[in-house]
Amino acid sequence: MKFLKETARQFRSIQLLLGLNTIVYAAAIVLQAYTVVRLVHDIFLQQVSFQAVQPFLILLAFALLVRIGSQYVKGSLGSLMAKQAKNSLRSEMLEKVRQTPLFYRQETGSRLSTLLDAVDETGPFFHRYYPQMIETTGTALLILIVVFSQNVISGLILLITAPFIPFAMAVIGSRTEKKSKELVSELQQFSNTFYDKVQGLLTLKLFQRAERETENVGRASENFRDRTMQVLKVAFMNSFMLELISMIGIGLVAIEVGLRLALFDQLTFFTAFFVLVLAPEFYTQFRQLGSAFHSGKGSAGAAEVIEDQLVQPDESAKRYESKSVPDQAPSLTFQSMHAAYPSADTAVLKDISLHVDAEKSVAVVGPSGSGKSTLLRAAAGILKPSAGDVLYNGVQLNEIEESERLNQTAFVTQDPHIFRASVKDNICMGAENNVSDADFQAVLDQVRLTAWVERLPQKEETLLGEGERGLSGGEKQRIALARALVKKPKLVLLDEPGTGLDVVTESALKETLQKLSANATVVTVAHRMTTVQTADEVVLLEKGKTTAVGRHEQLMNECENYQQLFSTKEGR
Ligand SMILES: Nc1ncnc2c1ncn2[C@@H]1O[C@H](COP(=O)(O)OP(=O)(O)OP(=O)(O)O)[C@@H](O)[C@H]1O
Repeated sequence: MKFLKETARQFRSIQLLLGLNTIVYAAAIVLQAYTVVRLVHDIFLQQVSFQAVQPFLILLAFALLVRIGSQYVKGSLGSLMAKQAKNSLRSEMLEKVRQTPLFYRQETGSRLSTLLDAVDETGPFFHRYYPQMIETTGTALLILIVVFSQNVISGLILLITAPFIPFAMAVIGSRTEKKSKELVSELQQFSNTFYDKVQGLLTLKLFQRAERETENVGRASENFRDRTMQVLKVAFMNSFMLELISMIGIGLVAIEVGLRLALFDQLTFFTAFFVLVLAPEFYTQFRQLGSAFHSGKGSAGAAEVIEDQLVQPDESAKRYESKSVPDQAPSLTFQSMHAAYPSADTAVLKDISLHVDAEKSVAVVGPSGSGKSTLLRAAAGILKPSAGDVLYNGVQLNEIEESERLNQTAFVTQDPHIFRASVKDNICMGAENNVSDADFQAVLDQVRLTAWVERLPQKEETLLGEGERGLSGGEKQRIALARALVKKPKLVLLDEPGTGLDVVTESALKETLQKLSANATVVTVAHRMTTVQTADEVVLLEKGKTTAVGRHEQLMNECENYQQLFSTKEGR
């Protein structure tokens, strides 16, 4: 809960108001107890007239109103603190995500779940537990002082029994925290599964798997419900323990004042009754704290997940020193680099040592699954090497200011994402500055999209993406190439589509590569003969290792595997 308490400390003024509200609330409780006792004493024992007790009736009504009012104020202040705390946690997390090097990205589903659900889970700490903790501390202290002033033995009973309550709360609470942390990670897994299924809904439908997957999602949600019930079971146990301790405490006070009043005549009726009315109020405070504590512990489990995410990038980015990059095409060096995907045990790339000079173009070829796209991901800094390094202009990737490096890099993947935005926005998102109409038109010409755009209902303002106009594979590829062109990159990482390029896209690709190669360092995963023929150097990748490096003609003469690879591609 330390992390949540530190977050709550940011809201000093709300804390101050909660403190003042507690003083008012505690005074109202004592006033209410006093007036009730006074009324009973005066009416039943002293038999005074109605007029004489009227001021006490008014005081009682006043105390009740203040009590209700301060509960309302406590609720409002708690909600305000929860709202502000959640906002602050979310913006802190978004800022961290923004700053986190691409190496340390998480899956979208679990990130969304932390950002939305886990942050929401912290709410009860701020709107219930924290205000209740302030209220219980203040009110219990005032009641204790008043009871001690009236009857020391009753005060001692309260003082001795009270610590059992936090003790029971701590024992049960530690179980709650563990269980609710498990609950949050279960929710994250559930979110990943759900996100994945929603994305692949059409495929599931086409393969008639929708129903079966619905059952799987249903099963996962039932598991989640079972976990929730386990947490609730601990909550019921918590309430039961607190009830028991309170009852024993109140019973002890009742026996003590009863004996001293009736048998030993050591107390007046007024004192005995006053103490007896205050004792339940004392324990009620702890009971309320107990149930709020349970919610608070639930929040603490979620907070650990958030804290992990907020702290983890800081630790992993120790070497992230944000060096600037010069405004020129970089050289790219792989130094004994190994790379593996987090979900797989074995390395996909093994001991890659390769140097690409600035403004040179390298084509990477190899059989399917040899690790060509993985090499591009490592070069783009999306996949962290498990050993060795990738140097950008001689500097390790994670020592460079990422935003500057990415500004210089264009990474064209085989399956580019088209956003729900206009054609123009989808293309110009690649550029750092505004793209002039003339430049935009030139880029459209270059990637052979001019005629296509002309035919669209709203020309370049036509919306594309999810729920809007669909695109062919070739059109998608050409939009991705246009994105790279408007960016005027210094490093181009291009994953050529393996097969099925239409003639128009093929020529757009060829020209784009020529244009980009003029001022940039280019690494292409090549499938086409023209790309390897024009590359300054070709790298053959087999089973994650570089097995041959040289110019195309040289490799065709010297390397049998290379010949085999290209004998089938002749003429493409
Ligand atoms: N996210 C991932 N998690 C685990 N393994 C992966 C992941 N992505 C790719 N792989 C595995 O890494 C290996 C290399 O994949 P990669 O995509 O780099 O091959 P490739 O040479 O580009 O293949 P292709 O020419 O067919 O595109 C493959 O065995 C693939 O199954």
